[in-house]
Amino acid sequence: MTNPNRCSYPSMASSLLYRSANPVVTFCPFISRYILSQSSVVLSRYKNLRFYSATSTITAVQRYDGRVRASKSEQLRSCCADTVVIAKDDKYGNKQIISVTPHLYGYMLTNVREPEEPVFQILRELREETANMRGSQMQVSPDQAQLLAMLVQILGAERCIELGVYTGYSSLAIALVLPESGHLVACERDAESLEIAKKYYERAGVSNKVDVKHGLAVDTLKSLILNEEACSYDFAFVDAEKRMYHEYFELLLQLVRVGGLIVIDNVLWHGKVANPLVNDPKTVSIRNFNRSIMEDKRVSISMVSTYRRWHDNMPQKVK
Ligand SMILES: C[S@@+](CC[C@H](N)C(=O)[O-])C[C@H]1O[C@@H](n2cnc3c(N)ncnc32)[C@H](O)[C@@H]1O
Repeated sequence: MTNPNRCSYPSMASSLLYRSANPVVTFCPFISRYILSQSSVVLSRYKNLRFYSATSTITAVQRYDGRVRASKSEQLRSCCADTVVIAKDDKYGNKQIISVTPHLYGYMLTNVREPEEPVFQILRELREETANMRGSQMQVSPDQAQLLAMLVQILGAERCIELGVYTGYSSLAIALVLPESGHLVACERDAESLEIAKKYYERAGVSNKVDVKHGLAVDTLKSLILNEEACSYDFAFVDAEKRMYHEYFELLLQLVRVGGLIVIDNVLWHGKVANPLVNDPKTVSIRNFNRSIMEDKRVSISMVSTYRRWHDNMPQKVK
């Protein structure tokens, strides 16, 4: 299983990503398969290319960051003949920041392919089945799932790990784009939600690619290492216990090959990390984790803001 060579030098994937990602395409109608919905910059000064993701909005950061000027005005923008998008513009120094309002987010969701492509309709069905379940707000949003799937494709990933499966939305999105030989280790401690996830892997015809691990994510990662699977994974998505991020990260650094990607969810934690008045254990833990990653010379990092409050706002927009 383990290929020691994979640990010793940067892979082609890392340099390709570096070259094409500086900055990454925001929206490019000419590249039909690979469209990034958020801009990001990937620095590749180091051997390991790691990707570092956030899911809160820039708006939240602005609110708490003293350096940001107050909101200037609400602007009404007509972006095409029959679509009106209201964007709330703010300034950060001389840079303009466009916050993602529900209207703008609704527009973004119209650019998610979940409803159109038959292979992805199963994702919509899963989302709809779990919409009223306890914890459904934890599910990644359709645009985030699309981004994850695309990163897996860009990387040419075959071996992936997900920590925090819930009912399987993000893992299903990943499994659907893995090749037939692909392998996704899906870690979740809650047996009940895992049953739903398994049902959908089955229905989508991807259960042969998904290795479900019921239990604590840390235990699974340690057992993979003991099983001599170090450096054999291409991609990891972390969406489990927030206070364990540092430990997950250290274990994943052993499991993911050089040039692989580790995507970590919720690093802005609803904007709380930027508010010095918020010091609950999860916020402090994520804040400390962000700081340590920033100083960690073993990895290249990029913090990306993606919007996720779609559950409350407009699920009907993606139907
Ligand atoms: C944010 S949800 C994951 C959402 C999922 N990625 C999706 O898109 O549907 C977090 C999940 O992590 C699980 N979890 C929390 N702590 C965990 C741990 N220590 N080990 C394994 N799973 C854990 C929770 O039970 C929950 O289902």
